[in-house]
Amino acid sequence: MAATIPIIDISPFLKGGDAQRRAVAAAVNTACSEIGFLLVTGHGIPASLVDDMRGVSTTFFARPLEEKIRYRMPPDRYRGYIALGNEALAYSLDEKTPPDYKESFSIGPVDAPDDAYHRAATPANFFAPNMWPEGLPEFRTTWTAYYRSMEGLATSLMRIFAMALGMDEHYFDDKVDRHITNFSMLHYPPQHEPPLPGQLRAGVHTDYGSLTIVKPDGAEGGLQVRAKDGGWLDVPHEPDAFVVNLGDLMAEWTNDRWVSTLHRVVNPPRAAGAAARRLSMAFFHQPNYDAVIQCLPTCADADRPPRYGTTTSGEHVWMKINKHREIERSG
Ligand SMILES: O=C(O)CCC(=O)C(=O)O
Ligand SMILES: [Fe+2]
Repeated sequence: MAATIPIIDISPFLKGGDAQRRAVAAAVNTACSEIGFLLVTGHGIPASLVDDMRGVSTTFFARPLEEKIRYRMPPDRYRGYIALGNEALAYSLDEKTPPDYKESFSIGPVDAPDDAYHRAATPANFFAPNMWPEGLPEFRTTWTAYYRSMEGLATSLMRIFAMALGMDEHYFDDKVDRHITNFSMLHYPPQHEPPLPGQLRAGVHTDYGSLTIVKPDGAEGGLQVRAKDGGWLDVPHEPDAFVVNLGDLMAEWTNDRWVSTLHRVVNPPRAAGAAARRLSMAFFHQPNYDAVIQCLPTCADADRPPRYGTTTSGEHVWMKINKHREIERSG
């Protein structure tokens, strides 16, 4: 049977009784085991917030480059603007390709309290202040509201995951309550010239954290997922849904019972290239920097001993980010 990316309504988990909640968890378990991607509906996030995000972000990306690079991302943190040509996601898997054909703007946590954990010096400055474009006050308010709503959805999804894995529903709570999630708005501009050989909008990679919540638009040249048979599946565009995919830490936690699936963003067809653009928002949910990722007890037995060493969330994400930004230092 060909793999498909299922659509799962999570409202029975959020509002229903025990049997309904378990049915959602069972459907999520199947999706995470088979393909590592799902489309989530019934999430309660208003469409108007997504529309507002698109509006204000489109305004920012339309500004001249000289202005956008005032917010250029420094090397020691994941905050601000990355211009075309400075990232290659395939580098995160040690594949050398031309840079991804995209620009982006990223923020981190918006409500970090002032305490020892959040102030601690880390190589990646996980709680560095965000940068906000000047002269666009609605950018900050809208992005902050969106980030908070994604935090809520990610917390619910991690509870569904815990139940789906046969763990206590709250198992992940204290591993993600001081998370270091980066949120990026990804803008894939028109391709006036044909892309370079091997150049994609986003090269083949897996995500680095626990899960990613993506809100793509319906533009041509979109997200594709590598199925177990080696083929590439288009992620269907469902206007009401968020795309959710697993990251590396979930594969490690589950001892590969669940998959951190390879994916990429392909170029638009050549005939459309000069006009086609794409905007996608990605909330890269990343547990607390000191969360130790170790095989869950429900995911190992005598026939399937733990396959991974232990790592921390902070170490893993910063190692991967440095790889995908290497092209910026070399170019
Ligand atoms: O553009 C998208 O929809 C997702 C891109 C992606 O997979 C990523 O940046 O990790
Ligand atoms: Fe990704």
